[in-house]
Amino acid sequence: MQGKAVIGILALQGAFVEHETALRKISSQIKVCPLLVRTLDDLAKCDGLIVPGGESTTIALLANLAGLLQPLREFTKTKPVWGTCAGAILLAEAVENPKKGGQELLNGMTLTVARNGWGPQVDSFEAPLIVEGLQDPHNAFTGIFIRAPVITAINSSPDQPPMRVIARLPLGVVPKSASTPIDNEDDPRRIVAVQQGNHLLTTFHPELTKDGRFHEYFVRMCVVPFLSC
Ligand SMILES: NC(=O)CC[C@H](N)C(=O)O
Repeated sequence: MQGKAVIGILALQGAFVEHETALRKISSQIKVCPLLVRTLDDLAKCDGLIVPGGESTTIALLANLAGLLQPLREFTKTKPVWGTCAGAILLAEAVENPKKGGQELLNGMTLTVARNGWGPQVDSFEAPLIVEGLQDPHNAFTGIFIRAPVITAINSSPDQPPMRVIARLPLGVVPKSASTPIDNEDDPRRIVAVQQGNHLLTTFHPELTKDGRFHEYFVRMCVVPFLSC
């Protein structure tokens, strides 16, 4: 890569335009070129890929129809991929409660999620998150959770890079909609942002804020793989 990073955004359904807008606002020494990905040719141009929030079953269905599902899995094996919300579900290796008919996954990170883990749309909430590795890390990042998945297990895998938890929900703001109370510091449901090798997962929507620090973080991952490991 010579001073230019092509960051793809899977543009089949969901909040892909918001990611594109956020990437366009990044000022860095590297020229960031966002690319909406709908075809194999688009995917082949990307140095990294964002899988946006939306509806995970619909995104998987449309990817399958576009002949992109298997190529996306291959891409995920070697390239940086960031999944937000529905995209986080797709990036996981297992879903506890798939929709009837099943859920295709990209199998990029060794963790298990539960869809809609904090309840329906009306239980959407915001939480101040301290995120390790962001610029100005003591300045909380506003996590916006909309029918967000919950991480229910981090699965060990000796042949995969270590799982690095970079943000947890503060205990005080765990939503009332949690199926059982979260009073244990180590409850995996508190984990809301995690990096494993060149994969990044956020169960919330950084693209819906004006704060570009997560997009900068991912661009850094694409430019210098494993920089922040
Ligand atoms: N905001 C979102 O991306 C919601 C994700 C949605 N609940 C799903 O299962 O795909």
